[in-house]
Amino acid sequence: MTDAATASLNGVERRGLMFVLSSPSGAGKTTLSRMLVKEAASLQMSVSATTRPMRPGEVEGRDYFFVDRPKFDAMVAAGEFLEWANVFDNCYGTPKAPVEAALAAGRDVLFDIDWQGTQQLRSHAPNDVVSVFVLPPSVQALEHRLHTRAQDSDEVIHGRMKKAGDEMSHYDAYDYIVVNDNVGIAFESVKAILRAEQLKRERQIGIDAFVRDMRRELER
Ligand SMILES: Nc1nc2c(ncn2[C@@H]2O[C@H](COP(=O)(O)OP(=O)(O)O)[C@@H](O)[C@H]2O)c(=O)[nH]1
Ligand SMILES: Nc1ncnc2c1ncn2[C@@H]1O[C@H](COP(=O)(O)OP(=O)(O)O)[C@@H](O)[C@H]1O
Repeated sequence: MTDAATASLNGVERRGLMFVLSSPSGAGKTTLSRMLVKEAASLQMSVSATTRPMRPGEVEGRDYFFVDRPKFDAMVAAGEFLEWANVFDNCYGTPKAPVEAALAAGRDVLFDIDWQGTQQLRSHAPNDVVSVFVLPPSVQALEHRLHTRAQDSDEVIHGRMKKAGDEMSHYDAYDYIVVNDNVGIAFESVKAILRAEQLKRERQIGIDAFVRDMRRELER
């Protein structure tokens, strides 16, 4: 894939980054992603394609591109995905073109993808991926959230609870862990991670020139 291009932070050129949020279903990554996109102007959400049915309240092209299995398979065959995986017996994939366009325009991209997709992204662009794993504060809270979201049948919720332990076991492949108890505090934590990663010296590729120019001016 193309390298992340550059954006400017306080006038210093920097590389865009790929910010990944993963969690067991119901822990709150969609909630945190939406809050983040609203507030961080540099961040663009990657909208995945999926074969799973649309939930009440979801919007085509905002939450997902809802496609049938033959269409999904055709997209895989055409190399249209940056990564894709099978999750809960449905297929999910990240369309490549919008991500490359966003990075080329110097924007950061936010991904709500599972551990398999995170691993694939990391292998494509190890220096550009920052990954955050979101955990619920307890099993009871997770179950309660899945029920209060009221978008899945009891059977689907039961299936997701059964798989939550497996999903959680991948926490140790992530750079950061945020326990989403109070949503405001979790949001502040995710925002702080994004900001700190944007400010990493190696991502501020214009910093050498910035400092050099100031030193020259001081020497005059
Ligand atoms: N690998 C991969 N995983 C995805 C993608 N889009 C969504 N997922 C993951 O698929 C899982 C199920 O997502 P979804 O059906 O929306 O349920 P949710 O967990 O309640 O948000 C979640 O772990 C998502 O992070 C994608 O494009 N690629
Ligand atoms: N900190 C929190 N406290 C209470 N409820 C929350 C919290 N974070 C998210 N929720 C609620 O839990 C449900 C699941 O959250 P969602 O963001 O859809 O999870 P995920 O995308 O990880 O499956 C939603 O109804 C959401 O409003």
